[in-house]
Amino acid sequence: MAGFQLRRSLLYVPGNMPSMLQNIPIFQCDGVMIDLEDAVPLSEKDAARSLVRSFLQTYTERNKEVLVRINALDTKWGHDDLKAVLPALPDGIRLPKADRPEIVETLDTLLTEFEEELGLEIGRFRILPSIESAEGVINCIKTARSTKRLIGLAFGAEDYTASLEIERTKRGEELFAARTRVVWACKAAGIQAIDTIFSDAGDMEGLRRETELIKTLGFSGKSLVNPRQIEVIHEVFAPKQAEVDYALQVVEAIQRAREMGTGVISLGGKMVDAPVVKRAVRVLKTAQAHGLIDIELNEEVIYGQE
Ligand SMILES: CC(=O)SCCNC(=O)CCNC(=O)[C@H](O)C(C)(C)COP(=O)(O)OP(=O)(O)OC[C@H]1O[C@@H](n2cnc3c(N)ncnc32)[C@H](O)[C@@H]1OP(=O)(O)O
Ligand SMILES: O=C([O-])CC(=O)C(=O)O
Ligand SMILES: [Mg+2]
Repeated sequence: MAGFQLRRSLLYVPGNMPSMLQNIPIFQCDGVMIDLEDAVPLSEKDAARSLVRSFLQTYTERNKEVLVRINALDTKWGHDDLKAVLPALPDGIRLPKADRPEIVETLDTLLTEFEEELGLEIGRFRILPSIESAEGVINCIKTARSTKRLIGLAFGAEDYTASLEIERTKRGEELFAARTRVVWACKAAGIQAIDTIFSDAGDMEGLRRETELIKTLGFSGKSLVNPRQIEVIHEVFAPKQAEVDYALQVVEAIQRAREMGTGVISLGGKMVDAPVVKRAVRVLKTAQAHGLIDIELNEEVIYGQE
């Protein structure tokens, strides 16, 4: 069964903080995003760039996905950020303020040039653009299809609410429409949707509620600001035993239905048909990616394809 890469937890680590960078290998998150943008004061932009490059050069036993958030390409730091960090081989670039698809296309072209220069496979460096303004949300459907390098789209609610001239609340009503549009853009393009940070690193219940909400909406994971947030995120994204058991029953039931020559069957009084089966397969793949089950699932048989 084809798997997929878990991206539940992508932790920002400020690029100007050696004590934080050095702990990257021991964090249990799925990925890190070493930040050269808003976590780094203007006076430290140059020093942080060198520090991040040196750190990446020593972090050779990579045990998680490593992205670097560069400064936007229309700032005076963006190009220098790329030049400094790409030879140290991050997996990809988190591109802030991706308001228009052309911004991502420009980065795509630059990455190709760097790959040619460094003798790397074209497409090696991935991109995770941040949708964090009204303009970004309006254009995200095209942005999600702007290059094959995309891991997904990330939503950035701090800058988004600033662009809307509103306050961000913990209930998040003000984010609902934008989050939904980002998820649509990603699902239609076959890429992952990554939700924004929850900035109150002391409020674990608030973090749990927000993570449950965004999981329901279709996000694959969240950006994080603090390592203490990782465990809660992973708990919320882990499929529950009851969900896995039900998914296994659905897959068995549909196979019985096919043997009987029908595409619909009742399971405990509830209808099981093709969309129910698709969702069950998704639960089983997720459980597999979490190491909760180890089974062979033949999707051709499950979906009844010839
Ligand atoms: C809107 C945006 O752009 S968000 C992205 C940019 N922002 C960031 O990257 C912020 C990163 N996070 C942080 O700076 C901090 O976690 C804060 C400010 C959110 C909270 O600060 P604190 O409450 O002081 O953190 P806390 O007390 O939990 O720190 C505990 C330990 O974890 C470390 N730590 C905290 N956050 C991080 C992190 N993101 N990465 C690595 N280590 C971290 C601290 O250095 C500290 O280590 P120590 O015990 O060895 O001294
Ligand atoms: O990626 C994030 O969630 C953090 C960020 O830059 C924003 O919210 O503006
Ligand atoms: Mg931002």
